[in-house]
Amino acid sequence: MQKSVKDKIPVTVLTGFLGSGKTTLLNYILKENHGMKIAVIENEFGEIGIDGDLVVGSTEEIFEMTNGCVCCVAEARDDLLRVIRQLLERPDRLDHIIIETSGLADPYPVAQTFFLDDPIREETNLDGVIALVDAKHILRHLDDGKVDAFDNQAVDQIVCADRIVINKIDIATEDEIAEVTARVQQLNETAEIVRSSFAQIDLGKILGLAAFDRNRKMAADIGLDPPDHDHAHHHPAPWDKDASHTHDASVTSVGIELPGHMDATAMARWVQELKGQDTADLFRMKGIFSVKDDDYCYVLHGVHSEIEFRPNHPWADEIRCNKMIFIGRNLDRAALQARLAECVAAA
Ligand SMILES: Nc1nc2c(ncn2[C@@H]2O[C@H](COP(=O)(O)OP(=O)(O)OP(=O)(O)O)[C@@H](O)[C@H]2O)c(=O)[nH]1
Repeated sequence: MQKSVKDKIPVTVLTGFLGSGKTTLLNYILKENHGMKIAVIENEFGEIGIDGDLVVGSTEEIFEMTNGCVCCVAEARDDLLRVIRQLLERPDRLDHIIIETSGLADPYPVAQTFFLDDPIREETNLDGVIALVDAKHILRHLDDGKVDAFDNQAVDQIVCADRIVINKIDIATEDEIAEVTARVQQLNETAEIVRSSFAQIDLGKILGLAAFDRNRKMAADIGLDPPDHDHAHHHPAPWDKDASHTHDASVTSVGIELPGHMDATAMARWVQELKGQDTADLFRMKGIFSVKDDDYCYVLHGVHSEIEFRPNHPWADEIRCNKMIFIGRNLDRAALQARLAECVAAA
């Protein structure tokens, strides 16, 4: 007998362009006292994984997938299925699964996973696709002239969402927020929009949505159910090789790992220097660092010229390290590596 929705584990797909606040939202959800047992699956774009280190209390409930983007690499999709099947086999039942997709991913193929595969289809229910939108930076990516208009992930992410969180309202003006809201509504007329600063949202607005209509549409899209009405956008199935999309090839990543400890003053100087440069092509930077004579693990976050370098949490049992990823266009690997190496403290 088929399970009813309430007996299935709800799954939330968290999407949003690079740096929009997905990990910030995850940390907020995981810190809230909701009493739920939540597993988080992270899928990152780039050569090295950082997000797992940036999520609070990285426990066994956080699964990092760094072998490619789930939305377009078949092996990564297999990996996702494997992780979810493992989660379903556990004796202690989960209350919720959250999948954070990479900031460059189309969330649609990820969401479709939940209709395709047994036992996943039997045991889980796609609760909703939540899109985070950076109120300060999203317009430049929606209007990115270098991206094929039909394959702009920033657009896809908004189109596909059941709920949209316009985040970072603390650094955007009312006019900017109004403009972003209007653009978002043009792209997606049905999703409810909520606003937030540092992704602090009533969790009832984003978990437990059970987006039934959308689920029926998606099932119809992949031939599991007769379509009952027309819908605006048809995506290719992720396993359809001829139809598979590629990411904007001009956006690349540079991952750097360095031994030793960093010099806090040198790092602060470099951050100031970066803020003064043209950061239009520097979409995202994130890193974790060991600073000389300091017990704290430092994080560096950059979204274009909004860049911060700060202590995040005390190093516990993990091995201290310095790793950093840059995502953008025209990245000069050698120059970035050399400049960062200058910030390593003398032994
Ligand atoms: N001012 C401000 N900064 C924010 C807000 N939300 C997140 N940030 C900062 O924006 C940066 C990126 O946030 P993340 O949560 O890592 O973004 P993300 O979407 O997970 O990024 P990717 O994993 O690269 O796609 C960090 O420096 C955050 O502290 C906000 O509402 N206001």
